Amino acid sequence: MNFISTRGNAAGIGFVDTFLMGLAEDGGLMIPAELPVIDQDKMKQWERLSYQELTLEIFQLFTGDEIPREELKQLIDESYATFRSPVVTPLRKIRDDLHILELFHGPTFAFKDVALQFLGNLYSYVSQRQNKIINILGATSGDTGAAAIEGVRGKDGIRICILHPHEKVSKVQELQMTTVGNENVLNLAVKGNFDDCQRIIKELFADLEFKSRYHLRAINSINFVRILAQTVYYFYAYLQLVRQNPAAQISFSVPTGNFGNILSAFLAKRMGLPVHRLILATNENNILERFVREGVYMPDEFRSTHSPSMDIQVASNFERYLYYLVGEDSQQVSAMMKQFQEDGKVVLSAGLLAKVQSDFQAYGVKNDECLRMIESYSREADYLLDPHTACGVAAYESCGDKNTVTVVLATAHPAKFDESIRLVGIAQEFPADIQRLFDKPQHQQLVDNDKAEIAAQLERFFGTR
Ligand SMILES: N[C@@H](CCOP(=O)(O)O)C(=O)O
Repeated sequence: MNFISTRGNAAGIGFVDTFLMGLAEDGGLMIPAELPVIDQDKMKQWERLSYQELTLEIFQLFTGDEIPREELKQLIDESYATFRSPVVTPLRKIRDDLHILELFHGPTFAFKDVALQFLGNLYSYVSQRQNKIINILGATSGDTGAAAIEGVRGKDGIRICILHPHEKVSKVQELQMTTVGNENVLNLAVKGNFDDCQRIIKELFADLEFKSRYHLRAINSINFVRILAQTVYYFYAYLQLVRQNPAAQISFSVPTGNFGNILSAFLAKRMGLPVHRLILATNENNILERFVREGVYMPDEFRSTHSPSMDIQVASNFERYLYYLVGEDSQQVSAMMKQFQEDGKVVLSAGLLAKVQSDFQAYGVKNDECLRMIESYSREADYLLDPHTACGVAAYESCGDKNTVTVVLATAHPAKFDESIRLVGIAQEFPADIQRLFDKPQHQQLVDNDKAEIAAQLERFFGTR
């Protein structure tokens, strides 16, 4: 397996180098030169595998012999030993037509743990094997930051700096990131929004001299390994459901901000997973919904919503999808991304729009609708949705196929978003691991929305060795 850039100027790169590279050196995103295709016989053999065993099978298709199977197995086993559920990502049946895939049983109560527990261990493994310094730089709208920090805090040879938008994450998200006392962690609270944080780190990654001077590594979904780790739960959920009902047609409704989670589903489908429909659920920051509806990708005014992790306008992984949309033509991707940089938008032809609409259905959930969904599912189904999952359910209710089975991805535990849950008059009890955060001191530095100021902070933090 080798990897290339969506913009065509990096090719023949192995798995470990792709992992370390993060953003491709030509500004594009790394993807496999060719996706493996899994046939139905193989899928049948996978039906009874545990989550860990399935992860091993899928990863081996991409790592080849770069990581010996036994070592890969150990990394995977260690990563999922931290989960509170023995099956890692349990499915809850709400009705015959609706299941919830609970992805929040990891240490920070969000789906990001599924990939980031593994990435933390993989960074450690590579650092030891290659005697490499690992300095991680990431941006978060709330969940990635906590999970990334949890994946590497206290680990030798690794330091991590996370940028989050000041006062635009939930209280629990802020506490999860900022109450970590380990010296290898730096939290910068940026006076801006998530798009500002993401833009700044991408500019720093694109400055190749700065990137190599400070050995910068990526933890966000610009890193292909994040996407790969997230494909596993689509296979796992699908295989569990078809074991019970071999004739079932299965769709997924995916709360989407940075387009990483739903891109993993899209790639799983391209690898042969027989997904019926992919529903893209957004909040009032509905750039992706407008893209699917109108074929125009153009940021709009930023809005703070009840689902802050999805308060994103410019979605990182959009470029990876574009690559497949235009028939794996990197020149066309480069031209479209140039158009986006110059005109602030990408406009599709009618033919491409039809293709997008056959890949996805999309729905943007209004703030009040999100709360209504939380209230009605709590009352009628006795299930407490977090606001992001509520967007996934609302999207299913609005455009799903009720004669088939839809799996809504539960991307976070409701306790992470108590501010929103309280608005519908529900008082929840916090899990002990969340409750204890309120008694801890916080460590973070407030910085301006300014690349030079942030670069100076990084020089101080990463430059001391
Ligand atoms: N919603 C994310 C934003 C960053 O996305 P990523 O998938 O690229 O890490 C968050 O919670 O931080």
